Amino acid sequence: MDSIGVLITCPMSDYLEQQLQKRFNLFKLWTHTSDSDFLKNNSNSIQALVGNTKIGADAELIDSLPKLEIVSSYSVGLDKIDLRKCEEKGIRVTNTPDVLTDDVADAAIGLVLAVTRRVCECDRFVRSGLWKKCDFGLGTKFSGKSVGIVGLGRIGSAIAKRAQAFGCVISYYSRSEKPETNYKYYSSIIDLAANCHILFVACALTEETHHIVNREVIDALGPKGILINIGRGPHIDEPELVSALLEGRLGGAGLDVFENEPEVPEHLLVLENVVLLPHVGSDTVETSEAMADLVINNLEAHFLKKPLLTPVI
Ligand SMILES: O=CC(=O)O
Repeated sequence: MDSIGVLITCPMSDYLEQQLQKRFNLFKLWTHTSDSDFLKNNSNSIQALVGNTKIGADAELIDSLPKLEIVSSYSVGLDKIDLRKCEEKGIRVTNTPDVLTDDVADAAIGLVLAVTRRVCECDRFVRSGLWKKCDFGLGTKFSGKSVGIVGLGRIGSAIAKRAQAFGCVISYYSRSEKPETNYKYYSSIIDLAANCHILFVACALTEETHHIVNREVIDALGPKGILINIGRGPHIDEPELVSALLEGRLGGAGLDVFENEPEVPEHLLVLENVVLLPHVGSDTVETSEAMADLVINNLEAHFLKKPLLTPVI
């Protein structure tokens, strides 16, 4: 397979690059000073593309690669891939579901504990020496709280399972009710938000879920409510979130994702009731290797004309 040209769009994992390099003719887009010159000279050699949550495969990139057969995404989310364009052109698409579910759900629980028990604030308090001068104060209990989950797919279900172990009462919003669960279903996200303390956003980003958490949802969650987002930044209307936090209309937030990553609204940087992560939900050594293996196994299956492991298209 070493004559097959594979283009990787940006740095993702050293292991992935090494393994791709061993098997294919690997092109690294970011190592070339001009994308357009690179594509002019090499577009006919590229049959596969590996993208991620930062740089996927937009219509322009897809159109510039006439021999492209497959996009294998190093992510579960597909919002950075123009799926319509791929479908139109008969380009196969794969992603990395399942292998990252536990890590993302763990990160969601980590965020809610960090916000409710004020873990980062506590850490700053000890490091600054303030503990020698006064007591820290109280946090908020997480165990037993009512939890609402937006999107009860693989990750949403894994969050529910974990929250259940904390004695939380689970309810959810999704496009349709899931007959296989006993969790309470709300057909309106506003009703869900009004009836829970903690709202987790865990759905895929699509045109329908863009800004699914808007001012009305935030106000329904209320001044004691906590919003956790491990989905995508654009699920939340970020300026509305910031003003709700500044005005005390929302109790707190734990965010792994932002609307314009890596930009984070400045107001969030100074709020104590907010915990911010740099989009690392699935970033563990174990999972990044499993994701890389899945990317490679999908590429190999495609070029050996075998069934894809995790096909999207
Ligand atoms: O955000 C992470 C992913 O989509 O894999």
